[in-house]
Amino acid sequence: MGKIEIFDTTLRDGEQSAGVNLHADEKLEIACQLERLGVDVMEAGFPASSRGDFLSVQRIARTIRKCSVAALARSTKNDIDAAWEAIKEGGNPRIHVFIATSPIHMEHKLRMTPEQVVQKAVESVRYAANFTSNVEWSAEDATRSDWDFLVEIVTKVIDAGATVVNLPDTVGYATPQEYAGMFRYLRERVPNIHRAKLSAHCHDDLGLAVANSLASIEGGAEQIECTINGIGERAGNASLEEIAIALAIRKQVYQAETGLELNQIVRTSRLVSKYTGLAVPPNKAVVGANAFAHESGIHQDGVLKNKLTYEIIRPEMIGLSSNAIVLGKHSGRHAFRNKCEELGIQLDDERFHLLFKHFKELTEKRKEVTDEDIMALAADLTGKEKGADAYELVFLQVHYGAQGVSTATIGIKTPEGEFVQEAATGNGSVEAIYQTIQRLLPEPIELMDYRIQSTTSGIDSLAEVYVKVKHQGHVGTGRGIDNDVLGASAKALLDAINRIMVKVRAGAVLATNHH
Ligand SMILES: CC(=O)SCCNC(=O)CCNC(=O)[C@H](O)C(C)(C)COP(=O)(O)OP(=O)(O)OC[C@H]1O[C@@H](n2cnc3c(N)ncnc32)[C@H](O)[C@@H]1OP(=O)(O)O
Ligand SMILES: CC(C)C(=O)C(=O)O
Ligand SMILES: [Mg+2]
Repeated sequence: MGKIEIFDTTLRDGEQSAGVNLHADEKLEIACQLERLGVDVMEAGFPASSRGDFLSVQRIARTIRKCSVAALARSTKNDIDAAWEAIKEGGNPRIHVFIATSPIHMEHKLRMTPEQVVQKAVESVRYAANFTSNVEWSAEDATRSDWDFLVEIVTKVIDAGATVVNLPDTVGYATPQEYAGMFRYLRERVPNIHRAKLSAHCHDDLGLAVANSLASIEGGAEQIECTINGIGERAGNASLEEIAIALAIRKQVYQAETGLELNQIVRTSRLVSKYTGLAVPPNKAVVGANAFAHESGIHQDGVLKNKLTYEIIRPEMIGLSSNAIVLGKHSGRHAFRNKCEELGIQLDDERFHLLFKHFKELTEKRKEVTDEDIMALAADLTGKEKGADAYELVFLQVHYGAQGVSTATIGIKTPEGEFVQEAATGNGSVEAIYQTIQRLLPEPIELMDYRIQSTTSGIDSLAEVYVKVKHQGHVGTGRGIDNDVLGASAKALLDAINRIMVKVRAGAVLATNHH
C-alpha cells in the first residue's frame, strides 16, 4: 500500500473563493481542526499578499505542531522572504514557490520567454532552499504546458533544491487520462525525479477535479492538494473528503492510503462551511445532508433489510454519530463542555461562558438543541470583536407593511459606549433594517452580498445571515445568527462593520508608524 500525502489548501486556495474572507481567529480554528483531521501539510496562506495574511500564517505556524505548515510565494525574493518569515517557527515549514509554464500564461500574463521562466524558477527555488530543504515548486497551468518544457524545467528545479514538484490543473482543463499521462511522462523522463515527490493540484471547472486527482495516483503522484468541501477559486478545488473516502472505500483499486482521521471529516466540513458562509449542497458526495438519506420506498426497504444494499459508506466512518446525550433546558455546564469538546469547539473561558449563556437562552425557546445549533452559536462568537470596540445591537423592532413598505426601529451601542436609536423604512423588512443602520453610521455602507441559511431543517431552526459590505473604503464580510431572520440580518451587518473598523484602525496605525 503506497502512502498518499494530503496537502490541504483550504486556508489559501480555498480562501480564494469569491466572497470568502476569513478572520484570523477563524483561520486558526480551522487550522487546529485540520491538524486533528491529520493532514500532512496545510497551506496557511500567501504571506506577501497582505499584512493580515502574513500575521495569520505566522500565528498558525507557531501553533500547529503535528503537520507541516506551508506558505505560498511567487518567484520573487520579497515573496519568499515573507513566506519564510511567516512560517519559520513552524514544526516542519514548507516554502511553496510557483511560476506559470503554459505558453498563454508566460506570454500574456508574465510577459516572459520560456528561457526567462526557467531562469526565474531555478533562482527562486535556489533562494528558497537557502532557508529550508522543504521546498515545493509548482508549474502553474501545467496541464496547458508543453510536456517536454515541463521535463526541462522540473529537472532544473529539482537540481536547484525542490523536494516536491506540483503539476496543477490550474484551470480545470484536463481529463483523468491526460492528467495521469502527464505524470507518467514526467516520471519516465525527468532523470532526477527520484529526488522529489510529485504532487497533484486540481480545479473543478469541468467537474473533474476529484477524478483527476485520483488519476494522478495511477501516474505516480504521491501528494494530493485539495480543500475541505472543495472550496476554492472559481468552481473550486478537488474536495478533500471525496478523495479521502474514495481512497478508503476503493483501497484495492488505488492501492494507496492516507494518514487522515476520517471520523473528523464531518466536523471539519461543517466548521469550514460555517466560517466561509459557503453552504454544502445537500447532494454533495460524502458530506452533503442527503448523502446518507434514503427517500424512495424501494431504497428504504432495501436499507431496512440490509444497509449494504444502498450504502457504501458507513456514516460513523466520517464522524456522523447518533446522539446519545440530548442537550436541552436542563443540561449543565459539564454536559455542555463535553459536547463542545466532542464537536471540536475550543474557546477561552470567557467565550465558553458566553456560549453557554447563548445556549441556555436558546433552550428557553426549544425542546432540543442540535449539534448544528451549537456549532453555529460557537462560530458566531469566533472572530467577533469584543464589545468595548464594537457596535452592538441592543434592540430591533420591525413593522411589516402589507403594501411592501416596512419600518425598522433599531437601538445600538456604539464603540464609544453611547446608546443611539433610529428608525427608517424600506422595501421589505431587511431593507428597512439596513436603511436604519445606515442612518446610525457616519459613513455610507454599500451592501454587496446577502445570503441566508438555516442551521437545520426544522421550523425552529436558527437563521444565519452572511453579508459582504463596503464601508470607509474597505470590503468586509459579516455573519449574524439569531432565532429570527431579521435579527440575524441586523447582527450580520454590524459584524461586517465591526470587522471593517478593525481594518480602518489597523490602517491608521500603519499610517502613523509610516510618518
Ligand atoms: C493559481 C493561483 O492560485 S496563484 C495565487 C493567487 N493568489 C493571489 O493572487 C493572492 C492574492 N493576491 C494579491 O493580494 C495580489 O495579487 C498580490 C499582493 C500577490 C500582488 O499584487 P500586485 O503587486 O498589485 O500585482 P497584481 O496582482 O496586480 O499582478 C500580479 C503580478 O505578479 C506577477 N506574477 C504572477 N505570478 C508570478 C509568479 N509566480 N512569479 C513572479 N511574478 C508573478 C504578474 O506577472 C504581475 O506582475 P506585473 O505587475 O509585473 O505585471
Ligand atoms: C499556486 C498554484 C499551486 C495553484 O493554486 C494553481 O495552479 O491552481
Ligand atoms: Mg489552485
